[in-house]
Amino acid sequence: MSSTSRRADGPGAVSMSLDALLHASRALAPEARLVGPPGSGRTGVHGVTLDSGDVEPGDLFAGLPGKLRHGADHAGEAAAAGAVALLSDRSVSCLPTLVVDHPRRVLGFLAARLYGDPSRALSVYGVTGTNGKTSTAHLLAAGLEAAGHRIGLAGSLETRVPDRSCRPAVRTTAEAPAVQRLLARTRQAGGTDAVLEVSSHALALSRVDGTRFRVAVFTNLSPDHLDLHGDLEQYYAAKASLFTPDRCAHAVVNVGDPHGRRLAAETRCPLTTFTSGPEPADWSAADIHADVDGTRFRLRGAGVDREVRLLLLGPHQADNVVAAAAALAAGGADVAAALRGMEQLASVPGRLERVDVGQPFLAFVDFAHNTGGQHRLLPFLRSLTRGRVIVVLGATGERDPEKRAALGDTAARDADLLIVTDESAHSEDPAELRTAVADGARRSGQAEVHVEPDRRDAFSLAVSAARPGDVLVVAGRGADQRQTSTRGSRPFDDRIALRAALLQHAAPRPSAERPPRQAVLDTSAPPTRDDDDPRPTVEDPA
Ligand SMILES: CC(=O)N[C@H]1[C@@H](OP(=O)(O)OP(=O)(O)OC[C@H]2O[C@@H](n3ccc(=O)[nH]c3=O)[C@H](O)[C@@H]2O)O[C@H](CO)[C@@H](O)[C@@H]1O[C@H](C)C(=O)N[C@@H](C)C(=O)N[C@H](CCC(=O)O)C(=O)O
Ligand SMILES: Nc1ncnc2c1ncn2[C@@H]1O[C@H](COP(=O)(O)OP(=O)(O)OP(=O)(O)O)[C@@H](O)[C@H]1O
Repeated sequence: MSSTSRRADGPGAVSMSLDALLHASRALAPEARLVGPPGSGRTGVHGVTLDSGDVEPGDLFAGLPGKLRHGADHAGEAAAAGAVALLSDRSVSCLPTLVVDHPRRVLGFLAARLYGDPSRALSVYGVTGTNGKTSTAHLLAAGLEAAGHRIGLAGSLETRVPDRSCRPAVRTTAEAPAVQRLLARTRQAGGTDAVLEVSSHALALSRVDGTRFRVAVFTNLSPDHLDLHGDLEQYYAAKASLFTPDRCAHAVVNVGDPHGRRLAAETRCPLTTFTSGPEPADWSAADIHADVDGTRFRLRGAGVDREVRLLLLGPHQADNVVAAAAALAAGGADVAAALRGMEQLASVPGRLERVDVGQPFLAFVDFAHNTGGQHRLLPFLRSLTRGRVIVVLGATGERDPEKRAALGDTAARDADLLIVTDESAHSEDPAELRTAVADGARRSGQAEVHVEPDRRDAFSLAVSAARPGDVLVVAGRGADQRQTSTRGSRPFDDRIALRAALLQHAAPRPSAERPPRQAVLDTSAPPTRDDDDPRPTVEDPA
């Protein structure tokens, strides 16, 4: 491939003939056959993609059956863009085709071969679980870099290779060709390690097939993504599929989580356990103190017994640090140096990120978008105030209809005031999403519930309602950059919009002539706590 590659994550492929790819496919798919004119087997392949819009000359185009369409229907466009062959479950006349029954199951391995099996030349850390993947991955990255490693990183927030600027991620785990290209680029840039967030979608859709993990980490499991998996058992099975000896050399599992205990009992990989609870484990976090200035706890594990002081907020970050430390120990890294790097990590974007313009209450943006995340987030916020907990939330369209009411219900049980607003409804009717969340919230009968469709107005409403000493959180979107609905897609960063609302409605003003608040809710009641002391330090509430 040329150095003018359009792909932002660039070159790195080796050249293979179709015959060699056919041979490699048969190890996984004995039924594999090549359909095409005589001599097709000698065609040289230099790269692979599954998107006709991404084809570069010399590529193998994987035409996959999808939910909406069949990729093979785009083979003509792929050929016009320079694809030299098709991988699919059906043959086409315009390209020699490597025909297999389940092309996704072969794609990752072929991509790995085409990019030189990069995971075998790196220490690859994979992180899976419902919550904590991004935080743990960023802690691992900070730790590895502090210990002198050169790393690649791919997850929900960003993709990066050593010495190159970051790119925003498209999704948590990219499709297999992009995963292999990232690993190849990391290796090419002299990288030693890579950290990958591994979503359950990725496991169900074979996106990390062909990747050999030095260490795989399981954080926790709670209901999410059941639209894809069907039920919790299938969701667990997707996660557990990472922890097999053919995929990972070492499993690092949270035995403080019920599904983690099951996984620890079931995996056949060499195992390291961790917990922030009372269970016996190889690594543990104890005496967790979390407040608005940071999180400290006692970390104990192989050869380590020391206090950790994090800048990151929330007791759940202790779980993520102990996970990262256990993984680094399993991977042979210098844990002491890595911990110093983790302690310096100032924030993970959109994860309990504080927004402060001098207002007399605490305000945060967080990415809790399932009940598991809410169960860790909201008790912590409650611990920060003797005033009220105000939550702004919504539900994303085209995802998990069943979790919408549950999100409202859980938030209403732990909050005092809930403002339900729009997130990205995508093709769905935003009013139906709001109704589902608000109905769930009202069912619990606990918090005061308001519905404000416009997201900016919802922020203003929440800020206007906040009294000194309260805690306000905008939960569910974290650092997402866009809001998408049938009316289009607009840039929307919760952190910027919340700051604007705070500046408009709650920032201290130099003049005594502070304009009256545009209060839509009743803010006349006196604060329920001592304003001078809004943020007590508490024990881990989780
Ligand atoms: C459920 C899911 O993950 N679906 C993925 C799947 O879609 P699909 O099978 O329905 O594809 P399709 O649109 O019918 O198209 C079929 C094939 O034709 C190809 N095609 C299509 C059109 C065209 O012009 N040319 C072309 O080649 C497509 O690349 C695809 O290979 O294959 C597509 C091609 O790669 C993915 O883009 C798509 O991810 C969608 C966009 C998605 O949103 N996935 C999310 C839910 C996701 O993966 N999330 C996880 C977890 C997030 C979390 O933890 O919260 C993630 O890892 O990000
Ligand atoms: N270890 C943990 N246990 C429970 N909840 C957590 C944990 N870590 C983070 N959270 C909560 O989950 C939210 C998402 O965290 P993070 O982005 O690290 O997880 P994730 O698994 O990458 O999520 P996603 O897959 O949706 O990107 C956080 O904002 C926080 O509310």
